[in-house]
Amino acid sequence: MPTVHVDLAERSYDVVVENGVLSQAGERIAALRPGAKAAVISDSNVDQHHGDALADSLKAAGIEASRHVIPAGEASKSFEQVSCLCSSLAQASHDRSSFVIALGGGVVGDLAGYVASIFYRGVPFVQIPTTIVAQVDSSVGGKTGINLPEGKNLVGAFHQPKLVLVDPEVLRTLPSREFREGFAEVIKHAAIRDASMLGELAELDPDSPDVPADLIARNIAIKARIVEEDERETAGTRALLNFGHTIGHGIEAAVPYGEMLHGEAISLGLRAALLLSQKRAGLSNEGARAVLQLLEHFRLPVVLPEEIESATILQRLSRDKKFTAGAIRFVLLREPGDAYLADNVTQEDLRETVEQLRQTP
Ligand SMILES: NC(=O)c1ccc[n+]([C@@H]2O[C@H](COP(=O)([O-])OP(=O)(O)OC[C@H]3O[C@@H](n4cnc5c(N)ncnc54)[C@H](O)[C@@H]3O)[C@@H](O)[C@H]2O)c1
Ligand SMILES: O=C(O)C(=O)C[C@@H](O)[C@H](O)[C@H](O)COP(=O)(O)O
Ligand SMILES: [Zn+2]
Repeated sequence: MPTVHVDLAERSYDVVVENGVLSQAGERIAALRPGAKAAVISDSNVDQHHGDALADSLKAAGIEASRHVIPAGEASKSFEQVSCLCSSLAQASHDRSSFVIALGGGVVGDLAGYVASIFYRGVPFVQIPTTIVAQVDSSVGGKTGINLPEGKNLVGAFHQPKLVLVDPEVLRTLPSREFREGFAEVIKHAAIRDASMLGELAELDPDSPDVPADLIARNIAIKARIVEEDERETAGTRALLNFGHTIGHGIEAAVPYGEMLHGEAISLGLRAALLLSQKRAGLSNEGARAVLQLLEHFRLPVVLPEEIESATILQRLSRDKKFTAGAIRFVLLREPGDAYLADNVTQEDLRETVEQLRQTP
């Protein structure tokens, strides 16, 4: 079964993709640092389904672990939860060699990763992602953080994990909506770097949780190669992973956090980015349709709900971290598989595109 290695000099790590690897977590973590303790951070849903399996594996490997459960949902990516978790870790008598283990979706991973980056000025961190979003995207690359009412992910840190354990079998307990939302990020990776994968994705059954481990690993590898090129998003390459996120994040933050799942907002953001790519990057109708049809195949939203106000979306997206000195930098597609960072998108384009999103394709 495949392992994706992320080569970042002294911050390098493996992403092990293997059915059943959750039950090997204890021995694999013990091998990283014998004798270290662990703090498992999970949410109220994931803890119920998979918390005991992880606890058993850690115990069998002799790892003394504490268990910390946050409320499920996007609203938990908050300063309040950071504060609760730091206190709870301190009360559990952890030291600087203790591992923080994130067992959950992207919310748990981003929050636990941020806590790991600041607790005792930084402790080692392991990701065990349990959603598609988390398996192919958020567990890899070291972006951690929380939201503000003003916008998504506005506070955070880069903190790479020491190990990522991806067990496709844990996806079986996901409800349908939470399972399908993750394909927005899978499609994003294929759209920016591997057009041939779009065809493979169209063959998947959106209602079958049996996603081939090999496909997950190859999708992760797309992200891993980009992160290796530009770990801290300073050279422009990593910004490509933000395809669909400028307007997508604007929409996600325009409603109360959690009302729209991240993948759902990104699906809308991807349609917006396709429209802008047709207008400003010469993307063909066929190219745009190939990506759009995949979003529809996974029953992801592609029409902006009437009740979400354009002004709020535009205000939230104005805090996009890709914008510098007031200039709009936007990820566009010349053709599927060929993304670039453009500087010819205008405020008026953004306004028009948000309105176009209200029409059915
Ligand atoms: N750091 C990054 O690079 C990065 C990349 C992509 C997304 N993200 C962030 O990730 C977050 C979204 O992550 P998400 O979509 O995984 O949402 P999530 O973590 O909220 O999970 C979605 C829902 O599924 C439940 N769940 C998770 N795994 C389950 C399982 N195996 N069985 C049953 N229920 C399960 C959760 O409790 C939650 O209710 C957003 O905050 C987004 O900004 C970060
Ligand atoms: O890893 C990255 O880089 C990404 O952009 C991945 C995105 O899917 C993810 O949603 C990320 O959290 C967005 O980061 P941000 O810096 O735009 O907040
Ligand atoms: Zn994302």
